[in-house]
Amino acid sequence: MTEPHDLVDKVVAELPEWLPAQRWFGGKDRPVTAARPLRVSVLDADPLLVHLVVEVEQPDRRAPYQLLVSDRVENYDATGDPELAGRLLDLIAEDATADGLVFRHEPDAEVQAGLRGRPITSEQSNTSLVFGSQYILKLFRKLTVGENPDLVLHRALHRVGCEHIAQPLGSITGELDGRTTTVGMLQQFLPDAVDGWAMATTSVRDLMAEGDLHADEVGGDFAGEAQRLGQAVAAVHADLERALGSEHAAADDIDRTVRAMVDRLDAVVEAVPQLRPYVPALREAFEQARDTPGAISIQHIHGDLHLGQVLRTVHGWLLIDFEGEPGAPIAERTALRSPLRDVAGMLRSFDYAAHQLLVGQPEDHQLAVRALEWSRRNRAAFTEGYAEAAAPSVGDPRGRGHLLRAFELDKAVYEVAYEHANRPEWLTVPLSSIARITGEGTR
Ligand SMILES: Nc1ncnc2c1ncn2[C@@H]1O[C@H](COP(=O)(O)OP(=O)(O)O)[C@@H](O)[C@H]1O
Ligand SMILES: O=P(O)(O)O[C@H]1O[C@H](CO)[C@@H](O[C@H]2O[C@H](CO)[C@@H](O)[C@H](O)[C@H]2O)[C@H](O)[C@H]1O
Repeated sequence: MTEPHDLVDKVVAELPEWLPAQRWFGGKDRPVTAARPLRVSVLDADPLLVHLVVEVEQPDRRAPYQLLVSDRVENYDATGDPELAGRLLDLIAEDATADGLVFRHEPDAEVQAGLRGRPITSEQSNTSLVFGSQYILKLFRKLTVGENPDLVLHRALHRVGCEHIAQPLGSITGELDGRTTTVGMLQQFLPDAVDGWAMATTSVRDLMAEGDLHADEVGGDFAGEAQRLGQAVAAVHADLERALGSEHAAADDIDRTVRAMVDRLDAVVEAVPQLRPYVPALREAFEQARDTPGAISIQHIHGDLHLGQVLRTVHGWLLIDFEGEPGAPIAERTALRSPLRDVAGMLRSFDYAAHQLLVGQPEDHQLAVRALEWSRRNRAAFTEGYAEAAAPSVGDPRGRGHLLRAFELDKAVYEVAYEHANRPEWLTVPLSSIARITGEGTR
């Protein structure tokens, strides 16, 4: 029988090669230079199941990552083994504490044990395991010391009866740097859900397949859904405000926001020189955010809202994954911010959905026109829906043009960094949007 420390040694030795091959690994832009265990919890002895937090070192950064490993799995990653994954659910159902790792169900939830877990296969930053048709357990791969905002915001929204989230059902926590740290979140699984990205890109494909018809004439028109999605996002913002409050941004908050956008731009342009021609126009757009009339309300927001973070169920749209941008520092992700950032994130996503089908394709003017048409129609419908349901503190986004534009461009700069690190072939999507929005390229 393998001893836990022998398994840990073997796993850690393989990490520099193994980690960069994992979709969820957020540091693919640099080599892994070292890895060392920070905490080890033996969850089961036979078969051996070990929960491991490792510190991953890369040039100029280090971060804790979570692994679930077993000697009975070939590459040691136990998240792919249905029975071993099922142990995590059992431990949550039992409210167990195992070798320092604390498994709890939410006080108002009952969790059924004895189900096998299977990982979902979509592209993502974490690993999510689905149990039967009831539960989904997200294991946060890159750990944030302290409570994860995904869990904190889900709990707050559930408390005020928000209709647009999946119910939080449980958590897994452990000590890291002396603080209780969320490593997993169990939620209600919606088996009938389709994500917004799949629906939107299907609609774009329908439009592109039609030679003559316009976006409002083809069967797969998405504008009605986009409008309802706008209403759902506004309702979640109103619920977050109700649960956790809001403030008026002070002059130095706005200063800080502009400075942060400029700093991010400076950092990203270092890594991605293709962004350089747009720097003056981007800086100007960020500075113009100061010209927004009236008070700007700030509150807890989603922070990384896009079409892949919304699920269409038979009961309407749900928002998932309130973790914020995986690459951003935790202080920024948990800060009070303008809800218009989420609106901007979704507007970017409509642009992505419209243009991603053109990636790697030969130039086709007709298809490019179609993509723009789809994007404009659905962005307008989403904004309309948002305005219909917006809380008075936020109001109609269309009255906040400078701020919204700055947030959209800031998000596109983030996407440039994200695509550069994760999907270089997609880099043209945010770059061409920046060219279009700033007027520094073809429209
Ligand atoms: N409650 C849920 N019901 C059904 N599917 C879900 C649920 N939560 C997440 N998913 C699916 O899992 C995917 C990844 O979830 P997400 O929270 O976005 O993880 P990540 O942080 O890794 O991006 C989503 O795109 C969605 O397809
Ligand atoms: O879902 P995550 O929290 O892991 O978010 C990261 O990955 C997203 C891609 O999966 C990325 O989103 C970008 O690509 C989407 C299409 O795949 C598009 O809908 C988004 O608008 C675009 O930002 C997201 O930025 C990143 O944080």
